[in-house]
Amino acid sequence: MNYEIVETTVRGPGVSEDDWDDEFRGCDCENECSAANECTCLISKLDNYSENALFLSTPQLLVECSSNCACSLLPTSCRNRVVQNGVKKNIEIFSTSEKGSGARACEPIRAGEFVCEYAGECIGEDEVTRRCQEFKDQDNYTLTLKEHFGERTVKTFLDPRIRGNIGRFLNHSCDPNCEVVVVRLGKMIPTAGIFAKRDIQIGEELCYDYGMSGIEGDNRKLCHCKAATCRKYLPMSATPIE
Ligand SMILES: C[S@@+](CC[C@H](N)C(=O)[O-])C[C@H]1O[C@@H](n2cnc3c(N)ncnc32)[C@H](O)[C@@H]1O
Repeated sequence: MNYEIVETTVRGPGVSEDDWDDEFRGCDCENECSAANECTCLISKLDNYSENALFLSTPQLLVECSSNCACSLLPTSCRNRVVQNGVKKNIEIFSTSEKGSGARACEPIRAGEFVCEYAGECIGEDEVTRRCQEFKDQDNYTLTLKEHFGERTVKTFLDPRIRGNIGRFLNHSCDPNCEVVVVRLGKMIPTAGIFAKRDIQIGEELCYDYGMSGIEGDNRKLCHCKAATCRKYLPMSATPIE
């Protein structure tokens, strides 16, 4: 469990400074940033978050307001900042019986509440492949965000193995209580926010679905999520960058 703690995603090997620094323009809102007030950061013209910061599903890009926005001078009027405010819920790391370490709730979490970022290094394809070789007998931490823009699929790789936060301890479940949401914190390069999919009780393990498996067969790790709908194996991609 030797890793450096970072509060948010950082630029890692294989991601250029230019790509990393590419930012959205920012809004000119003088009043609350909301769809009703036509905040330009709300790309889909729908609110990303409710007035009490609950995630509302968004069909396109979820862009939070940033230091480029006029509202950064009036931060209390901006309700379009959740992931960037960091972890607010009390969650802890614990030892599970069959999945290594995990994370669990120390207080109730409501459906739609932000749990934590999946913070880590944003790395390039070659580095994903290299790390996969180097750490091949160990837990896998790389989260691949896949976004579809027309015919084009853009992948972003987040790896909290070396630098990360508590998000790296969330295990997989085939019937999860959390979900990963692709969020842009004013930058073109996305980050991953983990939100509660349903109400979560104190002591419940926090899990999300690692995704569909790219390969079939028995040559995969067994899933120990114990859900009634368990798919038996942990999702596994055909290649490290799938
Ligand atoms: C992102 S890490 C999660 C934290 C990890 N358990 C630890 O101790 O650091 C992913 C790894 O956890 C284990 N894991 C996660 N969910 C699991 C599950 N449902 N069943 C079995 N192992 C699981 C697998 O070894 C997987 O490669």
